[in-house]
This record gives sequence, C-alpha cells and structure tokens, in this order.
Amino acid sequence: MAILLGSIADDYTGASDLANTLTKNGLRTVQTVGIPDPSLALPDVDAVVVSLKIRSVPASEAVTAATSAERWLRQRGAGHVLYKICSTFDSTDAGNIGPVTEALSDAAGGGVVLVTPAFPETGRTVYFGHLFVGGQPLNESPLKDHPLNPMHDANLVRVLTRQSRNAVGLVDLTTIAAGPGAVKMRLDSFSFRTAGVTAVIADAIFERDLETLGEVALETPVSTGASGLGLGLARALVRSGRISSGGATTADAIRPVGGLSAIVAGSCSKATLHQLDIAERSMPVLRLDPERLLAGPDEIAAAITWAGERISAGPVVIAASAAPETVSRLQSIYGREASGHAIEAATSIIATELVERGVRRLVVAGGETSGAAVDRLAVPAFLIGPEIAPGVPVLRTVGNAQGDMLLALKSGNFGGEDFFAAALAMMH
Ligand SMILES: Nc1ncnc2c1ncn2[C@@H]1O[C@H](COP(=O)(O)OP(=O)(O)O)[C@@H](O)[C@H]1O
Ligand SMILES: O=C(O)[C@@H](O)C(=O)COP(=O)(O)O
Repeated sequence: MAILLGSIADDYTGASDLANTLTKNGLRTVQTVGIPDPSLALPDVDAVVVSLKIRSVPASEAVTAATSAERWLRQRGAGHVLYKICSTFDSTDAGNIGPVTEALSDAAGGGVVLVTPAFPETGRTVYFGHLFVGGQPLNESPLKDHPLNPMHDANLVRVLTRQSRNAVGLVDLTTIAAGPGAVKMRLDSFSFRTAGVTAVIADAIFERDLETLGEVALETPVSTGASGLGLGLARALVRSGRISSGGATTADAIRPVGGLSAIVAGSCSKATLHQLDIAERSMPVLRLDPERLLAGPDEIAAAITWAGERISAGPVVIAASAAPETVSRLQSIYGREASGHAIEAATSIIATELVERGVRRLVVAGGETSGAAVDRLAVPAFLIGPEIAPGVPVLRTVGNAQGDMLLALKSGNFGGEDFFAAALAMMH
C-alpha cells in the first residue's frame, strides 16, 4: 500500500476531522491511533492520518513523536506530510506548532513550510495573519477561556514566532488571490538562506484560497494546518490525476454494530455546554462533580452505577464539562494541567467501564477527552463514515478487541445544538 498523502494529527478529534475532510474530497482515508502495530491489517487507502495526543505535551516530546510518525509515513510512500493542528491554533507560548513544523522541515531536508489553520466551513479564517473564529478575533472568541490552551493573541505570526527557533513569514491574501505562481514566488523570497524563515502563515478566507495553497503545498514535502488545508491538498491530488478511480465511500463504515449507546463529555467549550443543555431535554444527563472526581474513585463508581440503572432504556450522557468560572476555580486549587489530566483520566475510565457493560456506540466530546478515552479503550484504527456535522464523522473501529464499535469524537467547538442526538441517530 503506497500512501499519497500522510498526516500527523496533534489530537484524535482533529485527526477524525481531517480524515472526514479528506474522505469528502475524494481520498480513501484511514485514521490510525499512533503508529500502527505491524500486525494491523490496514485497508488500501490514499491517505493515512496518524493520530497522536501531543497538543498539550512538552514540545520536545511532541517533536519526538511527530518525527517518528513522519518516518513511518515516508517509508510507506507519503510524498507530502501535513501536520494537522487545531483550526483555532490551540497551543501556548511553549506549544509545539513551531517546534514540530521546524523539525518536520529539517527531516525533509529543509525548506519553507506553509502554515494555515483556516477552515472556512467552520468559520475559521485568516486575514493578514490574524485568525478569526466566526466574526470574532481569536482572542475575543470563546477560545480565550480554553481550560488547557487559552488563546490571547489573534496574530498568528506573533504566536508562532514565540514558539519558533527561526523567523516566521506571512503570505497575505492579495498574493494568494493572484494564484499559485504568485504564492510560490513569495515562498521563494522567504528561503531560509536569505530570510531565515521556516514557517510562513498563509491567509485564507474562502475554499478557493485553500485550493491555491493546497496546490502549492503539494509540491513541497511538509505543511502545517487544519482541515481547510487538508481540503486544498486533497483537491490538488484529485486534480493531479493520481487518485485511482472509485474514490472514497463511507457506507461500509456504518454497518450496524448493535449494543448500547452513551455520550461522555469533557469539553468545556461554549458549544459543548449548550449541546449538553439541549441533550438534557431528551436523555438522562449526569453532571459529574469535578472536585469529587479529583478527590478519589467514588464519583466514578457512582457514575457507573447511575448509568447502569438507566442505559438499557436508552442512551445516557455523563459530563465533567463546566463553565469557565467553575473551571478556573478548580484550576486555582489543583493547577491547570493536573486538573485537566485527572478529569481526562476519570472520563476515560467511565468510557471504558461503559464499554465493558455493553456500550458499542459511543460519542466523546472534547479533543483531550477523546484521546484519553480512545487510548484506554486501545482502539488501533478507524474507518471514516459519513459526516454528522462539519468536522465530525462517524468512525468505525478497525481491529478492536471488543469487536466493532461506532464512535464519534467531537471537537469541543464543533456541531450544532442537537449534535448528540444527531450523532446517535446515525449510529445503529
Ligand atoms: N469541570 C472541569 N474543570 C476543569 N477542567 C475540566 C473540567 N471538565 C473537563 N476538564 C478538562 O478540560 C479539558 C478540555 O479539553 P478537551 O477535551 O480537549 O476539550 P475541547 O475539545 O473543548 O478542547 C480536558 O483536559 C478536561 O479534562
Ligand atoms: O481543527 C479543529 O478545529 C479540530 O479538528 C480540532 O482539532 C479541535 O480541537 P478540540 O476541540 O480540542 O478537539
């Protein structure tokens, strides 16, 4: 199996978002969890998205994991590797978007790397290097209150410069509107030798901007971006005639699996909090007490008992999610990372216990939350099913010890208000 496009995703929801975009744009795609074990039989595909859980780990750890994944992808033929980051650029000043981008560039022999988190379908656009979420600059959007990676600067050239060894450039919209030739000339002007630049933030507002960027990026070994850049790369690959006929289908991935269904949420995003309020009208919802979760195992045991009493009658929802004031209070007592990781551990135990009790259709809300749950479940890979909402597909497990399951890994910010019911309606 030769891979045409390889990707390394910094979290698992982001990976399924990208895999969804690649599939929708014609590439047969599989999502692996980490570098797959050689014994795992992967289907014949055009693209592989290796999911890593490195968004919020120390940069040196992220670089080691990402460069190992890059070697694995190159050995299987990937001519281009996309580092999939969040469309809201979630990272801190000590974050790894800069270090991983520079390390992937070094591994490919140097060269300038296009970087853009733009994803117009979900309202993420970049103009003169400034990221907008819907109509708001990033630093005024709900991302300012993210529990792990609060975003306080919309100027991505500045954000990336703080994370990078080398200088960071900008390709502005005017250049992009002039087409691939103009973008290439601009990139050449940034060559490391003359300008000391490795990463270049690229503006993009419309899909046509991402098509231009995808065409240029495909001729380079590495790019960094969100699903929008994935769309550009996939369309460029299809236009190049290198995708064998047949394209991608998602029907096989949603064959019914039966079993019970549940939703576990650890995302504290505005979108998830509203989706939980809406779910409460049609499903039993248990709001976990975060302080009790951190105090010991009793809250987990109580949640499992609560679910056990209800789940045979229909789906249940268990959520650690809380509003920014509650999250801040907890963090001021236990620390930002310690409370985040402890709650991820708790929600992942709850997800695993539910699967042990017969859940085969599982929705997880939150990137880090999904990563922790999928790791504990030890799912090796996913086939990509149809889209539930922009950025969120139904996933079918591949090589799973508990038998086939259907999952949806929802990025915190994604999905309409009825997302949870909509997801379960597509999973049988
Ligand atoms: N009540 C809470 N207080 C503090 N942190 C929380 C709470 N509930 C969940 N968390 C943590 O917040 C983080 C949410 O991140 P994530 O799961 O990636 O969601 P998103 O997709 O919205 O970014 C996780 O580390 C999770 O454990
Ligand atoms: O690009 C995106 O916005 C998503 O794919 C993503 O990575 C979101 O992150 P989480 O909300 O932490 O899942």
